[in-house]
Amino acid sequence: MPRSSSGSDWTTGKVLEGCDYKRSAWLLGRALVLTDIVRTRRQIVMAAPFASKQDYIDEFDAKDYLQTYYEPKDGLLCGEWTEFVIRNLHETFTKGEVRGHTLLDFGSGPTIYHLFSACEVFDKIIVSDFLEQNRAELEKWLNKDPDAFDWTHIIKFVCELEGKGENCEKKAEKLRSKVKEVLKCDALKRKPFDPVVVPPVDCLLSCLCLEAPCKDIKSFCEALKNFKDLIKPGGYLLILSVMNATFYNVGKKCFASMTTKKEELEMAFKEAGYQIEKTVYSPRTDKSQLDVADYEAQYFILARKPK
Ligand SMILES: C[S@@+](CC[C@H](N)C(=O)[O-])C[C@H]1O[C@@H](n2cnc3c(N)ncnc32)[C@H](O)[C@@H]1O
Repeated sequence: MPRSSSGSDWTTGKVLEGCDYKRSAWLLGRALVLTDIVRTRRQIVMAAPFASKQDYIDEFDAKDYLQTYYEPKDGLLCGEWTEFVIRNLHETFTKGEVRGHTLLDFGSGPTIYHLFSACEVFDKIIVSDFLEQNRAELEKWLNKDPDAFDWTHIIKFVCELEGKGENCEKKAEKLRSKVKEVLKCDALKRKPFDPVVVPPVDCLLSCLCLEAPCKDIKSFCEALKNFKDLIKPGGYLLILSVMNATFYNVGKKCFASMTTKKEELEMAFKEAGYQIEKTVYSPRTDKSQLDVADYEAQYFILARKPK
């Protein structure tokens, strides 16, 4: 006699029927194996030295990064993370006072997904990254190189959110026309753009960057202090990133990530001399690729440099 349906799938809450039990058991088994893999990897990463600048230069592959994290179908950050960033920035730039002449994006990597709302309210955008291979990817997108990453899925999402019926090509052109410089930056330097002098900007934005070079909260706080000379008095600092991460993979390379908690993050902003204007924290609900990157939550912090 077939088993009657009762009970629910712990992953979805759906009522189970017949062979759904097999699938549920398989999912449970897979989750347990994944938890073990993640636990082991966390232990290895935490015992290993933090990734150095040279590790980044030698082993961070821009194409692997884009494919692993931003491919429309299965990119790990494509979905929950990109929505979190785009929605929060859309709200910040459309409803708030955060606007002005120049926005400086610090540690852009090979990406521009977070700049489509900003290009509506700033005249000039500067993008930057520590790595030449990432800056080369940025240049490709700006120059419409056929080998550039295709961000259409992101642009569509932003245009729908803005609801003005703008088409993707026009939106992409708008951002291209606002990006005036692609600079090299180093978060661990007292003057992160040295020898280039960047006049203080209205807003400094940084997504998923500082947890890569900063090995602990002390170093993170130092980087925030160094940003202060880059921001006008009364200007804004916007940091969006992930919490409680220990690693993220790029291709076969596993990079360590600074592990942070909400309380110490906010303390670091205050200690660096900023006023916190708004915070948003959101837990990671999509746990499908924990073995690729193990962060547990996302954060958005809008702070202001005192006048
Ligand atoms: C996880 S990626 C984030 C890239 C991108 N902002 C994003 O949102 O996907 C980390 C970035 O930190 C950059 N990075 C590594 N060391 C750095 C340093 N010393 N100063 C500034 N950026 C650094 C890497 O080049 C890389 O682009």
